[in-house]
Amino acid sequence: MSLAPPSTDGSAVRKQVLVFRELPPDQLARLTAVHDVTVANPRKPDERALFDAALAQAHGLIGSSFPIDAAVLARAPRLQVVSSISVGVDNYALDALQARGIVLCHTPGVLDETVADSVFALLMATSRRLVELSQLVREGRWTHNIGEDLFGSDVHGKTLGLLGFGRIGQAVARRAALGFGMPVMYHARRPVDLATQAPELQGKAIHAPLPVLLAQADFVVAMLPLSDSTRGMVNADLFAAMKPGAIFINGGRGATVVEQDLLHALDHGPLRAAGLDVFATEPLPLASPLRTHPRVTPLPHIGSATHDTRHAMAALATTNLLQALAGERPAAVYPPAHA
Ligand SMILES: NC(=O)C1=CN([C@@H]2O[C@H](COP(=O)(O)OP(=O)(O)OC[C@H]3O[C@@H](n4cnc5c(N)ncnc54)[C@H](O)[C@@H]3O)[C@@H](O)[C@H]2O)C=CC1
Ligand SMILES: O=C(O)C(=O)CO
Repeated sequence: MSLAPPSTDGSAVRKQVLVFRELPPDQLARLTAVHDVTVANPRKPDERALFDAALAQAHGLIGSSFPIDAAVLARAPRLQVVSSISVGVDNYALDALQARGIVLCHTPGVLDETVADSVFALLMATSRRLVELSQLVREGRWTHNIGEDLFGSDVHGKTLGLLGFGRIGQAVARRAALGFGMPVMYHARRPVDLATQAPELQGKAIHAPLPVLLAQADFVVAMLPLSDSTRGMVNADLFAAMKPGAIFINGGRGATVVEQDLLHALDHGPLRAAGLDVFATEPLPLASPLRTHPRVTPLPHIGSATHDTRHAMAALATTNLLQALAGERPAAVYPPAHA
């Protein structure tokens, strides 16, 4: 990792910072107090030229939801640090960053509980058919008591299968196990030592072989990062191994799922329903069948989208950037030192 050297005479060195997604005013003020800042969103056609010009000078980038790929990096010869306002790092050319010694920072931890709330909201909405039944009321179709054809399925006491058991997966597991009495099974790269990392889940969550998890889970929740090893991981084979009537929730990244296979599992079994916060292409194309499928509850990638949490993410990303540009080790570097 190459970090900027501290100034030898003790004075702060102003650097060039490019903000490529809006920052809250208080966080922007922290940056402008110390550095020369350009705000330009490359997704906005009228800001693209400003973005390109600032990129050529930038020592630091901060933002989210825009791919900082090898071609973008090639146009940033002075770059020292990229600070993402997200925990997911799939928008960044990791190899190119590493090859150039550019520090990558992200925002783990501060969004866990909010994202887990969102995932649980999807789980509740799909199982109890909340969106569909609310629509029935709004459209004046509540003219008599609903019949069995519109009943939902229980959540409490049912088995949760988690694909991914990291910070957010564990926050989902706490809600399920401690709040809803749900047995939890998880699949991850390696078992988690619950005694030291999540003692409240001891005896309540188990690391299970994937076929066992898929065969037993009433709810399968994917909370996976997108990487070479997870792209397309949730495919026809996995859907076919799920329990008849299972509900699938994706709160991680859309491209970890083969969407055609998901549609097939909805239309031909075994899935009863799906709740999706993320999609392979975002925003979800109008032509996608997932947008209108009657048993899909789609959301526009809102996992962390509360005022409090988005502010906390922006603050952590700003701190990361300031620390890295000052030659210090940032609070949250990717990959973390222990990885
Ligand atoms: N919908 C939304 O708004 C949000 C989505 N996310 C997504 O959620 C992801 C997870 O976030 P965290 O829990 O903080 O990450 P984390 O790094 O703490 O946990 C990741 C988990 O996935 C597992 N995993 C990774 N590769 C795997 C593989 N090939 N097979 C099986 N398991 C594998 C790891 O073992 C770990 O249990 C983020 O990378 C991001 O993509 C994060 C925040 C908000
Ligand atoms: O942080 C992330 O990775 C998101 O998807 C948005 O919070």
